[in-house]
Amino acid sequence: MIVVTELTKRYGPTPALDRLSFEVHPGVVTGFLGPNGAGKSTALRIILGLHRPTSGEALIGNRRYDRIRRPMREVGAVLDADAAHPGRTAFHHLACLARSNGIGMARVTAVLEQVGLASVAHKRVGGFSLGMRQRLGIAGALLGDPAVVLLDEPVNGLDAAGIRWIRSTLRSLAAEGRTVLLSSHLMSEMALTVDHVLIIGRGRLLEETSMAEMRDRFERDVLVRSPRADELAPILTGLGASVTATEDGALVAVGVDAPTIGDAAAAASIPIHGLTPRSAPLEDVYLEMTSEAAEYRAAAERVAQP
Ligand SMILES: Nc1ncnc2c1ncn2[C@@H]1O[C@H](COP(=O)(O)OP(=O)(O)OP(=O)(O)O)[C@@H](O)[C@H]1O
Repeated sequence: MIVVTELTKRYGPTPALDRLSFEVHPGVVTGFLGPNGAGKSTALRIILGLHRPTSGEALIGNRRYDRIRRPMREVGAVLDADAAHPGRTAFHHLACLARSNGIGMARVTAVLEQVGLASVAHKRVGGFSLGMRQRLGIAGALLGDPAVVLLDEPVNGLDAAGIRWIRSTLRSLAAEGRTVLLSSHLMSEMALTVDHVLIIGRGRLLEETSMAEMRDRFERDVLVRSPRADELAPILTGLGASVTATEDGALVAVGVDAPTIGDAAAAASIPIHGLTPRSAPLEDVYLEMTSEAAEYRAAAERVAQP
């Protein structure tokens, strides 16, 4: 579990993190989402003891990172897919990491197998694709069999197969009871990958919710198809819905949910051929939530670079 409390980080006059607090729980995949410059990398770096906060604290399993005696055994992280030296082989890279952290060579073979790189274990990293380098980064993070896994933008630049692989890997890590946190600036990348989402902007927590709740909350309307739509429309209006008809004769109801529409139609013996709750695209919702933060950051950058 990760507990971040009132974390503030100042590099200059504008705080990169502004009293940011959140918790990341084991057993679910949590997304850390925010526009460029929101403070995601800064927060991850503080959690990993790479930066000192101006104030506040970040704890992993009740301890600050620098108090953990064998960090790789407690937390695995991928901050940069290109952390491995291109001249080394995948095996050599992981073996060096294992040796310097007191981890046995059996784990090197095991993680290479786990991430699907066993067949290229003795090839140089310089010849690896981005997807392979991401897999190698994840192998490194898993070397110490840690309870907490942190990944900064793991999906960035990957093809569909790579994204699918990351998704299923993160799901199984969470299913094993680990705490999994990954960052992204795109809701579209997160929507299918994470169970829970923390949305930040300008270094502050804007929203914390489950993906399911996020979808429910932004349910927009219900598309209703019925051969007796003209009879159904006034019934729905009577329930307080605002109803419009589409060109092909369907009804679009706002302000009433699908089960209520189904029950009302059944009570009036009106057949229903289709009942589709429709949500605002999550990407739009997210952009709206973070637009102020993104605009603010863009304006600050314009001032900084006239
Ligand atoms: N070492 C640093 N020195 C000065 N300013 C920094 C430093 N690191 C980050 N910042 C600033 O802090 C803010 C937050 O940056 P950060 O990289 O944490 O955001 P991010 O959410 O990870 O963004 P991105 O998606 O672009 O990686 C930005 O305004 C950035 O310019």
